[in-house]
Amino acid sequence: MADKIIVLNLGTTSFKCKLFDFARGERAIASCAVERVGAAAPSPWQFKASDARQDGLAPCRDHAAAFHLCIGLLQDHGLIRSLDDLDGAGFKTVHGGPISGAVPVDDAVLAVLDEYAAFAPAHNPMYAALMRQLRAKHPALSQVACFETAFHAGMPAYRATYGVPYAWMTKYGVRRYGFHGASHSYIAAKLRDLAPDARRVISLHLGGSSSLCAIKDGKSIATSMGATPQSGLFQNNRVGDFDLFCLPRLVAGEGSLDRVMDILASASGFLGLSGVSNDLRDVLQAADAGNNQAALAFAAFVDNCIGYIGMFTAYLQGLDAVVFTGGIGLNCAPLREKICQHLDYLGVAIDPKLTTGKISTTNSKIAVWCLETDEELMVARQTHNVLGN
Ligand SMILES: Nc1ncnc2c1ncn2[C@@H]1O[C@H](COP(=O)(O)OP(=O)(O)O)[C@@H](O)[C@H]1O
Ligand SMILES: CC(=O)OP(=O)(O)O
Ligand SMILES: [Mg+2]
Repeated sequence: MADKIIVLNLGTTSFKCKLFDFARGERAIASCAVERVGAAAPSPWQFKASDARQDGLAPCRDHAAAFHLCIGLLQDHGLIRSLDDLDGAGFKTVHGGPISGAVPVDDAVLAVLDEYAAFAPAHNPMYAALMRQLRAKHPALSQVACFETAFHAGMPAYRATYGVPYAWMTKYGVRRYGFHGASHSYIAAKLRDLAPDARRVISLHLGGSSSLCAIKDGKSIATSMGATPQSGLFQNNRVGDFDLFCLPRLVAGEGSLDRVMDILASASGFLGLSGVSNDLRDVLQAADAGNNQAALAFAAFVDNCIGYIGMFTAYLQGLDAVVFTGGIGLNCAPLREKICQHLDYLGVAIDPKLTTGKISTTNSKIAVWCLETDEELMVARQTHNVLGN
């Protein structure tokens, strides 16, 4: 039996890892989360196990440093001696082009991560680097890549296409894939337990990267991210939806296409618009202190969410429930309030005193939930299955 599994979730602003022992059930036996990875200041981290909880600050300029910090904490607490003690490592991988779902990591998977790095520059390279590093140091550790695009694979073909030459779909893989599948599928399943009558659901996974998903009867029928996770809503430092015909003028002004692409992929989103930070907490603090650019960034993000909710309500032909999750969705009450105030036209009303679970009032026509996601559990289950259990 391959029961001891570590799950590695390399988020654009965070690093999360959970340790599972399926012989003892599906509950993670330990978790470690590092925030603000890549920031100049030390990153806050939190470690939890059944009998321990510890918080701290550590320099984590990249995901490799965050990974070492978490492995060190698991060792300090006596939960692992080495990664060689484990049966498998599951990765919450992002863009596998034609490969989706959970597959053992082999040369073909590493090659596809490299091939699609241009589509997911903030994600694929760091996953491929960690997989290669673990392969070299722990060759006996089975690695499984869980590509999140699988959850959206059933969306109608007409919703997954762009108005481009048809041949580009097969030649270059240009179509809507959608991401955050681990989170949206967890929310879909959780809501089926909590509210089985809610057949038409919009899940807002808002965090370092953000996407919305329209879920009908537990399945994704639409999502805001497209061919790449730079699309849909704008992200912490990445562009979101954008008018491509600005490019020639931008290239002329900034000097090269590489430079423009780099700015769109790392100095845009909340960071570029606000001029303050890629972290919404800092943006809101600046807005409260009177920074107009920061206030505009927040208002634009809220407005984007409202627009997608309207579009997805049309796709779903009505709406039974809205779920907020992800670092922003779960923790940012002002954002939930602004969005829900606007949804008054649908009969949405939330109780501002409520911050977790069902946050709508009893007379709200649509239920609104604020739920913690568990992407690592979804990846752990898939990894456990792939490893032959
Ligand atoms: N109280 C809060 N208000 C606004 N944003 C918050 C709050 N707490 C956390 N966040 C945001 O959540 C983000 C992290 O969310 P997470 O889903 O873990 O992202 P990722 O997986 O992309 O790294 C951070 O960028 C931070 O800005
Ligand atoms: C697309 C995705 O998974 O983004 P993030 O890792 O930032 O949550
Ligand atoms: Mg994430």
